[in-house]
Amino acid sequence: MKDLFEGLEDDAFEATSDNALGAFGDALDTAGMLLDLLDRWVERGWLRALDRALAMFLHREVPEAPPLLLLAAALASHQLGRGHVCLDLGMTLQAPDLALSLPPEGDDLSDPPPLPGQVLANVTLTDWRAALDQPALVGRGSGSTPLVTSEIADSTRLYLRRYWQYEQDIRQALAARIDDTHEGANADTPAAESLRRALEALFGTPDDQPEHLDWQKLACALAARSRFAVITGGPGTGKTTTVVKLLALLQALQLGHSDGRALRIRLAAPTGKAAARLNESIAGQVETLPLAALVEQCDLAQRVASDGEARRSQTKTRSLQAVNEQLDEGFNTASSSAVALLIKETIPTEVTTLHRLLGSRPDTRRFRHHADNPLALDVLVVDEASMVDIEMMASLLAALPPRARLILLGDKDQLASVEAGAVLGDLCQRADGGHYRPETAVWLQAATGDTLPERYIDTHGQPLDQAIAMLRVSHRFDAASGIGQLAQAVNAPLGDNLLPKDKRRAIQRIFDQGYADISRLRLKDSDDTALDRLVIDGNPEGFLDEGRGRRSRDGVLPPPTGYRHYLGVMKEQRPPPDADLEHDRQAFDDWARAVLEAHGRFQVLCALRKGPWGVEGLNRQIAGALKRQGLIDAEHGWYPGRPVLVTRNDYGLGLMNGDIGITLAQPHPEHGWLLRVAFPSNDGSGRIKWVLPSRLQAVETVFAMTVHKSQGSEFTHTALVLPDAPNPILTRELIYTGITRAKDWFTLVESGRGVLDEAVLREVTRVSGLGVLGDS
Ligand SMILES: Nc1ncnc2c1ncn2[C@@H]1O[C@H](COP(=O)(O)OP(=O)(O)OP(=O)(O)O)[C@@H](O)[C@H]1O
Repeated sequence: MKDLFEGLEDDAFEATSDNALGAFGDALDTAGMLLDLLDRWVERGWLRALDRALAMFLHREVPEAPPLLLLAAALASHQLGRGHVCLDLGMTLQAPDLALSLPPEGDDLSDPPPLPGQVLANVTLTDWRAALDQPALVGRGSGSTPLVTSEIADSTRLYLRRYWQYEQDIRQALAARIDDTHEGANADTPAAESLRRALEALFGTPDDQPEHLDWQKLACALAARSRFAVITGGPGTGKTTTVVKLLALLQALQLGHSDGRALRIRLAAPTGKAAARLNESIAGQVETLPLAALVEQCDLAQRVASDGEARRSQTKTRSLQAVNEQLDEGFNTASSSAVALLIKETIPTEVTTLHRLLGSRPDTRRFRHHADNPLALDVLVVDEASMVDIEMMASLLAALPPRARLILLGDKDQLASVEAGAVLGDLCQRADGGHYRPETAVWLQAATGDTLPERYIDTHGQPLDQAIAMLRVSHRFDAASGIGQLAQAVNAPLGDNLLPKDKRRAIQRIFDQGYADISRLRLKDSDDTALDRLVIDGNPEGFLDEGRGRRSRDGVLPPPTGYRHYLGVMKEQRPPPDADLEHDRQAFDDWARAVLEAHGRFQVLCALRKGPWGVEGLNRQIAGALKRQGLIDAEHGWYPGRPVLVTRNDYGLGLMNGDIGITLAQPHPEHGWLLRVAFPSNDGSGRIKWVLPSRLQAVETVFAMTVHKSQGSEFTHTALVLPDAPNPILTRELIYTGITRAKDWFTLVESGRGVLDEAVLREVTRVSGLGVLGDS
């Protein structure tokens, strides 16, 4: 039987029940009654039509398949839409109602159909396992059944085959990369001695900082040792700084080899916005690399000069060849600075999206690059890897040449992708504890001169643990930063050492301490105008002393703002009325850049889409408040100052899901004014793309955006608005992600009591088999 999910989307809505009775007193009696119940769930928005269509499809294929199997299949399919790659039957029996999308926002609860808890009340795990014993539909491994089960200690996981296959492919691809390192047999692993000298050049000698373990240096060493590495850490822990040094290190070691063709390095991120951010920071970091010291420590000038000719002939790609040609002089005279320049030039500062890297094609999930047409690269760095879903990760690994290195960067505690799978989170489940094997610790000592404390060493460490490095010190948020303290307190996992009441108190204490960069706004009711004041002016009075004692990354801490700021820039910096885009392009681009930059200074985030506290309600409320102030004229759909978010990749226009643009009015000889939307080009060039509103197929107003959509972005001042009642969507990860979008200022807006308290205690558990990867 083929991969059935492919065609289901199309006929999901046409699938009808073959039993029209509608009486589902005991929904598990017959397939017809079960399908009727699924219909009711779909009507309520508790289940997707697609999930119900899968159950129908299986029923048609094998009419005798028991209703319990059909129910399991529909629920497994439903989990995919909620980010889980499979259905854990044991967990579902413990809390059956969590398997549906409850509570639906804005649903009226009159005449509710039975919930999974009622339907499954008398079902045991043994019953459910027995119902899945249908070899035509459910397999236990490779084969062609549409469903696959995987047995774990005390439960069973049910997968749709395609997702089971993704997980298998990822496990195998990563294990193959990790195994070499684990056995110490990887030909790519540099000798500890050469590594040590290079690391000293990049980080200084160990004696420089005897009191601190330099996790960034350890991360470089671990990543240099393996063809697969993860560098995880919270905001500002130096992931970018570390990876830039790592790339210089790898390039230097490569150039020191006798066949030292320069490495072909590529940088990528899941969204255009994330790519643009990395673009911005990486270029600056490359400039600060201590390359002269690196070249000297590795004796590179000598070695590169001795076989410059051979190296040039082996250089494959055009751009590298151009670099080498430019450096003819350098090779011949063995100039250190020429070799340093070579290293610098071969670290790319251009970051692409994963879709572009893999070559996405319209109307198909398949990419241009795959196992038979692999990517032409030696090292791939993927930033914001927490946003990479299981399907994308499987595609990426398939397209990666076997000898290429893959380095994932990201914050393991952030929300996972909206799509199924939480690959980075799964891989990093044990990152806090280190779990480095004694032989890894010995190697690290030789390569870095640093001694790992006992608590990070584990004789039972898994191969995967050896490839993961966690950065533990934030260089952006120190002890004086409320944002850093709050993020840490929210992120702290519950356990024996942290009870729920202690966690709640710790968070309260942080607000009570009066940090200069965080504020809390408690709204009395939905008519409270404090929210309007916040979104217009940024609520400066809510903060102490405008950031006393703190400085931003750029040196000067700007005051917190609201949306008045960018709308003011839009009016004040507009080119004169007689300017036109064709002749004064530069002036218009400068204006758009200034408006976009000012817009990035403030952003309202929220958790939900619907309801007064969701994106839709808040967008309406904020637009209303700005209109009352005369800041916008929102009579029509499009108006100057309307900020929009792209919600679907548009390759024709070169716009990516997550890109933000601002609508601006340009003088026009015939119409007087013409609206165009200005988008940053996201390629590091600083160019502006001007797009007619009519050409934008999938955009929405973005005075408020969901925390999910904000991933990979940062805003100088971020306001997180919580709804007035608890909701399962609100989790520790969501609140943490919302807080860490703030660069300098953070405001928490609460419209109801106790919502934050409940949210920070709810942790996402995404079920998958990747966490034990490489366990031998
Ligand atoms: N070892 C260090 N010592 C001092 N400053 C550092 C160190 N490492 C990084 N920084 C500084 O801290 C800031 C954050 O670093 P970086 O951007 O590399 O972190 P990141 O983890 O990539 O951040 P993000 O959360 O944006 O992904 C930068 O200004 C950087 O220069």
